[in-house]
Amino acid sequence: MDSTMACLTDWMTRQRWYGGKGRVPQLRRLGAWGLPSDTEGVRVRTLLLMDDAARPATLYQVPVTLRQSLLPGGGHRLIGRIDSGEYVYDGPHDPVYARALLRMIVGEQTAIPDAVNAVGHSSLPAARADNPRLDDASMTATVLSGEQSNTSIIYEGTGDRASVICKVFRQLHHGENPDVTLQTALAESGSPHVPRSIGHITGEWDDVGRSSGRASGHLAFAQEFLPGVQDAWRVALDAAASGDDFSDQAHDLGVATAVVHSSLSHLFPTRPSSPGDMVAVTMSWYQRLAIALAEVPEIAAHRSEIEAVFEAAQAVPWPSMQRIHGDFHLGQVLQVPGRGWVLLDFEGEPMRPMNERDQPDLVLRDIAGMLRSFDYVAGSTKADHPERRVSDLKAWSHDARRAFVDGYIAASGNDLREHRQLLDAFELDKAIYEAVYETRNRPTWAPIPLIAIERLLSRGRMPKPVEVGGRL
Ligand SMILES: Nc1ncnc2c1ncn2[C@@H]1O[C@H](COP(=O)(O)OP(=O)(O)O)[C@@H](O)[C@H]1O
Ligand SMILES: O=P(O)(O)O[C@H]1O[C@H](CO)[C@@H](O[C@H]2O[C@H](CO)[C@@H](O)[C@H](O)[C@H]2O)[C@H](O)[C@H]1O
Repeated sequence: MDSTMACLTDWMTRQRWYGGKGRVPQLRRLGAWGLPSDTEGVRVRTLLLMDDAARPATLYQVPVTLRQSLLPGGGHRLIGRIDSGEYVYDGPHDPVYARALLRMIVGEQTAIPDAVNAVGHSSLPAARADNPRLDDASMTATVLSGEQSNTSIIYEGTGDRASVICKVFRQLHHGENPDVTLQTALAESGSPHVPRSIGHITGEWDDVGRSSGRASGHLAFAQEFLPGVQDAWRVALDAAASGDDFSDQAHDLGVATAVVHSSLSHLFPTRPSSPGDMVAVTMSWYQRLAIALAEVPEIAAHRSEIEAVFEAAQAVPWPSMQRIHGDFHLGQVLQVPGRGWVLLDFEGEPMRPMNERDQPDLVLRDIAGMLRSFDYVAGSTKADHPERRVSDLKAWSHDARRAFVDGYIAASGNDLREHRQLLDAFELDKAIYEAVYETRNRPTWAPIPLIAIERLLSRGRMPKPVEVGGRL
């Protein structure tokens, strides 16, 4: 192993975006792409590293800078020192990388290839494609902190300079990333419910599993940054903690969700559900259940009951298929004054194969995701504020869930209550996904979906949270 790979192996296990928590990565370098640096003694490279220790093997995008001398103030972002004597830094935290990345998108540059090709694409009107106010060297670049699957850099300037957020996708997959295609199409159609698109990067790399020997996909996505706003998760947590009713906001969120679904149904193809669609969706439920059975011991006791819910859902008529958000929860929505709810992150669930995520799906998946999120607010509030009464939190979650569904039905005319069994199955499937997600990433949160699974099975109906073992 060369010295770069050696220092990355240890460092990657500590990164939030590394999917194989508790496992030592087995890294294989597929190639890299380089960008021109505006600073002497600093090289900018993005490595594509296959982790063969994962099942299935997972491809990661790892931007680094290689510096001949230390980055002032960058101590905690230093990954290591390699045989050439250069210091390797976590790219997004190095201003030289951040500037090069935005310049590539806005200027539609082609990267320096090393078995990987990468090209920038701007979504800005031609007259603004070389707008110096966007990639101006005086913009500050800050990496967004927190619980993200990807790494986002926020660029802020002074005066009338636009603020931009650029997301670097960490796990790469062959195929179009819906985060880019759906949000860009919605923004270009004039939807107020998504941020404006600035541009993106596409790439191509070796893939022996494909007949062409090459795979291609999106590497990064830049969009308008909405400063000083809160996401719905934070707004809802504050409301639940202080006992404030959230019904009006949840109702408006239901309306916004219906409007976005309607826009997506006009911008992308729709089709009636076919027997093949039913097989594909239910197979993915059983596959996720199999993963959960292997990774989350508590699920085993519920296996036959879970399968019964999935079977019941296959016996009822299915509504038509269309493009959806795919990983809808309160953390994916911003409350923007004067504009209402703005939806983000149309990437779909990061643990789901991309070839499933870029297909038409049932809107019920998004509804179920948001219903689960209201339950998460109640579960997390109980954990953070043990003094809050369980019955109050149950009522808070119940009211928010009902208002969200009512708002959706009012705006869409789609009576979700007619699809109750299917919606129950999607909610159960989402809770199973979450049990795996939390076990891998935030084990102390695993009880939230696990308790929900018990509740969904014991009641078979939602939205009616019940107390299990003194917790929500
Ligand atoms: N356009 C934006 N304006 C303001 N904040 C944003 C914007 N895009 C993302 N964010 C913030 O970044 C967080 C993570 O973004 P998201 O797209 O969900 O990333 P990930 O795919 O890594 O989960 C969001 O919850 C939100 O707080
Ligand atoms: O990283 P993403 O935003 O793409 O989504 C993943 O991480 C989410 C957690 O940050 C996870 O969502 C779960 O936790 C939320 C609270 O933090 C809660 O509101 C959601 O209902 C719950 O699913 C999401 O499932 C995962 O894909």
